[in-house]
Amino acid sequence: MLSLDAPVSSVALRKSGDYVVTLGTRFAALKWKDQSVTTFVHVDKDKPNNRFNDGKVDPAGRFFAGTMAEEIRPAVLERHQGALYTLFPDHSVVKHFDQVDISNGLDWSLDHKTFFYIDSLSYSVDAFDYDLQTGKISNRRSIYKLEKEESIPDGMCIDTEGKLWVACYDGGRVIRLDPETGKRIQTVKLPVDNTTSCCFGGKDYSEMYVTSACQGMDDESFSRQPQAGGIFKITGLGVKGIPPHSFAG
Ligand SMILES: O=C(O)[C@H](O)[C@@H](O)[C@H](O)[C@H](O)CO
Ligand SMILES: [Zn+2]
Repeated sequence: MLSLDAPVSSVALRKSGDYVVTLGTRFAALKWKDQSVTTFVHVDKDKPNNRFNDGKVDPAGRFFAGTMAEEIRPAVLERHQGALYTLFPDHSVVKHFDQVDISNGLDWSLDHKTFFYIDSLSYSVDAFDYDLQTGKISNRRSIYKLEKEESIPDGMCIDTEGKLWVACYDGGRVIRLDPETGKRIQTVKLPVDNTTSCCFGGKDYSEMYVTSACQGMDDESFSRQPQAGGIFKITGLGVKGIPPHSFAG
């Protein structure tokens, strides 16, 4: 076990072995064997109430992650405090944009020409044109607006058919979206309301893992949803995920 002085909001593999993490408002290298954490870069230095949230490595080995203000309670926070960043393999950092509420799920299309992104409180899944050569994003547009019962979009991943899976916080489900048509094509409900993220794993990435939260729940709702805070495995979906990319720095 390794105890750290700030919340770890995302973890990615590193080509050289070990991991890169977002920790508080820092991008850092984590060496499990040495039990060490080394900061690459500190972001949002003028915003002491901020922290990183979700992050993922792009197909060229760059680490994307976004920030948010610390929540007063789930989904309640000072708005527009977050930003989306990239940590490049040379350990430089670029801010893509700010004014983010809750920087959340992200992934890339299978042809690497589109970047998908969720700012949770926009209740939207957005797409950008993606330049894999430079890591630049442009031409933001919404590809799906969540329906009322789907509540808040949170974590996201892509499958081998190029369809997006989005965990719905307070919606108790993951939904599968077709980014081409902007339509929802599948809903899988879970026995907890606060589903937070999803990814594929297991044999050939044929199983889906879904995380959930129990933060902010009172005794009554916890007794109704005793599995809140657990991680679920969904089998038999009939669709697979893709292996994660490793940070190239
Ligand atoms: O996991 C996250 O993305 C955030 O850290 C959480 O705070 C919740 O998911 C959020 O409240 C729902 O939008
Ligand atoms: Zn999230």
